[in-house]
Amino acid sequence: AATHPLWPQIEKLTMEQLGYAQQGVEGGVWQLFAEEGEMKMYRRELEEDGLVVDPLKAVHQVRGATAHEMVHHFWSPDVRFEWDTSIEQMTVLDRISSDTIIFLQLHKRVWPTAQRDALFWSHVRKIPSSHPANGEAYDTWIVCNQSTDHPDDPKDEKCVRVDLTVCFVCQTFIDPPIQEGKEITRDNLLTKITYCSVVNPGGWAPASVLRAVYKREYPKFLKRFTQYVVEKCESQPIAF
Ligand SMILES: O=S(=O)(CCO)c1ccc(-c2ccc(C3CCCC3)c([C@@H]3C[C@@H]3c3ccccn3)c2)cc1
Repeated sequence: AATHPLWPQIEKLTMEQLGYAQQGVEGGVWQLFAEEGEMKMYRRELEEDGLVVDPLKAVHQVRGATAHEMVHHFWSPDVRFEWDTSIEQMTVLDRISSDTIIFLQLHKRVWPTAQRDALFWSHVRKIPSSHPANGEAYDTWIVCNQSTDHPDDPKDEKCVRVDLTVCFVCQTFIDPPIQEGKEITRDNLLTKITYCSVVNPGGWAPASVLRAVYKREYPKFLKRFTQYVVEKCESQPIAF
């Protein structure tokens, strides 16, 4: 895949998005708009050509699954319909490597807006932890989704194409720190999650409607996804 024409963009954007996700939410730039338990959702109000493209940053922490398990289920096409209730159809247009897939997704219509679809590459990667694994902090994992073109794009005029950049970054901590010779159980797995997204709706939609949709859909989306992974993995051996 390192020879694929998209590879330089994939490499660059993935590392940029990792940096962006790891920036804090201090400084008054981010506005907290939803909070449920450990999950905090922030947005910045931003419009481009009169379209709401509010960047979103969500931070969450979940016990019971690893960063690898979270990120794998976020990336995998095989389980997407099990957790993502926002999509009606999903096609894998291309598998450009074992860790990079090109998706075409038809999203459920959000009344009164026109139906949307998204065509994006999705890349999953492990970022080895800089300091040697001190038995507490494990590797960081990231999925980066970025809108792209593809020759097999059906270009269905009935649909409005959204432009999206999404990253899903996870890191697992063993809590409390493991004692020598003691077994790690799923209850010791504390995974910190940062989800960032910028979705340009691609065509006109009333700002008030979009902001209401974002406020309703994103908290539901992230909560449902993380609960799905914890439940799916609870009886499985831990995959670090
Ligand atoms: O994280 S992902 O990569 C997971 C792969 O599926 C992803 C998440 C969300 C979207 C998405 C696509 C369209 C729309 C809108 C735009 C105008 C009308 C529909 C929205 C709005 C933000 C709201 C939304 C948020 C979450 C879930 C569903 N709806 C979101 C796309 C990809």
